[in-house]
Amino acid sequence: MAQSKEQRILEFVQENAVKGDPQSVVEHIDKYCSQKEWAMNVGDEKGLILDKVFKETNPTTVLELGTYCGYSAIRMARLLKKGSRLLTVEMQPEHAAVAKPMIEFAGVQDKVQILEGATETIIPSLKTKYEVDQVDFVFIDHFKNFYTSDTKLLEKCGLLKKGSVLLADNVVYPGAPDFLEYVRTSGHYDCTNYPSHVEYSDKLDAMEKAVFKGN
Ligand SMILES: O=C(NCCCCCn1ccnc1)c1cc(-c2ccc(F)cc2)cc(O)c1O
Ligand SMILES: [Mg+2]
Repeated sequence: MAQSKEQRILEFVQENAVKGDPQSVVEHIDKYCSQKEWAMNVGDEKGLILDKVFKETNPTTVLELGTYCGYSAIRMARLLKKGSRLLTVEMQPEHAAVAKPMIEFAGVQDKVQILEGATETIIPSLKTKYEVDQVDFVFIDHFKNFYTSDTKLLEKCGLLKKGSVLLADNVVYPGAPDFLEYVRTSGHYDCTNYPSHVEYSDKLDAMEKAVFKGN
């Protein structure tokens, strides 16, 4: 079986980054994906926005929709306070198969749990199967046409509390227009737009923060 791009990224990290050092893993993924092969990690520019919003929130329970190679999970886990946890959902087995060793190499496996499957089936099981009460921070970075339905599902399942922060990647490119429309007009969120660029590119993109105002 020929090696995938995602497997090449993992190999580059394992051979060049410092084992157990999440910052080193993040830097080496960015180095490979900016110099060798583009890949859809949130990247260094939008990653700084993620860091800033994450630190402001200081979350205890974090949910990520869309793991890919584990870049943003590792980026967030490196900032997680003791006793906190991050659950990340990945639908594509070949991506989860790379993210798992990537997260282990970074040494954050005790804080991060990869849930394999579709968000629409996993979200309703978070309270019962994964002992989640509510989530403080949700990083949304999966199929762009699922952002809105999964946001509504999080509300319906009672997983959001007053002050829960949603941060969505790619609201300009590839784009999530219906998500922007929903969070900005529903009356349930206070929204902030963070203009940026597509990872490792000069194409315009943005992230949107939506703070839940409570039911
Ligand atoms: O499609 C993206 N992400 C979803 C991947 C599949 C998620 C699977 N999954 C996980 C859980 N449930 C479903 C994405 C794409 C681009 C991009 C940018 C420019 C370009 F020319 C082409 C593409 C940039 C991103 O930052 C992205 O995030
Ligand atoms: Mg993205």
